[in-house]
Amino acid sequence: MSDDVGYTTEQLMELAGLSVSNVIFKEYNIKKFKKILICCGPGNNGGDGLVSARHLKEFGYDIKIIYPKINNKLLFTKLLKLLEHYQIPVVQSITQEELNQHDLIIDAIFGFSFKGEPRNPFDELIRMINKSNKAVISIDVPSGYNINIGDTTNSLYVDSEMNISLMLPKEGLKNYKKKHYLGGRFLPT
Ligand SMILES: NC(=O)C1=CN([C@@H]2O[C@H](COP(=O)(O)OP(=O)(O)OC[C@H]3O[C@@H](n4cnc5c(N)ncnc54)[C@H](OP(=O)(O)O)[C@@H]3O)[C@@H](O)[C@H]2O)[C@@H](O)CC1
Ligand SMILES: [K+]
Repeated sequence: MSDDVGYTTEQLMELAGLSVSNVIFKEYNIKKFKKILICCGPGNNGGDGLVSARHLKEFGYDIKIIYPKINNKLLFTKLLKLLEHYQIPVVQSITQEELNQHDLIIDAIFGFSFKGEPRNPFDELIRMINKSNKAVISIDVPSGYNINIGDTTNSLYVDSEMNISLMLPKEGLKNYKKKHYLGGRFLPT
């Protein structure tokens, strides 16, 4: 999709992460929601989370990343290197107690390429997020949602209070009733 108009994935991901960060800054007062945990999956949705981390840190939030399955493509290696410079901690596992210490959780686990039911270790992470009783927001789609038909087929998905769709809301969010932003309208229509 991006290649058709001349954008690179890297450029779109940067715009996506910045859009997400702008929405969070607007919606979640930094004094009340200082500590943010970003949960990143193995694909580009996780990449959006890695980018958001930098921008949110620039806005003044304290950021930690949980990234259980590292993507070895160059794009992700570069994003992780940047995070080192920003001194943003990246861990590969987390306990419920550690997760609960955050004020806001960002779900960047799966986006539009998710299929089936969430597999290990993401199933457990999603359960922990849902158990936390913290504010949770999803990037592009609540992870675990069936992207075409919504949450009706999966028993396990991130029960977030807000979704930030990127570029276009996906079909599966047609009946989404919670707070819903459209971020990153970065392709000409
Ligand atoms: N192109 C664009 O316009 C832009 C797209 N952007 C962003 O990219 C997102 C789409 O990214 P994406 O295509 O990389 O896939 P994504 O949804 O992150 O996940 C795929 C990964 O999940 C895994 N996986 C799948 N099912 C699984 C399961 N049941 N249980 C466990 N794992 C499972 C799968 O692993 P595999 O099945 O291959 O082993 C693969 O590694 C999109 O939603 C938006 O946020 C923006 O960055 C900028 C502009
Ligand atoms: K997501």
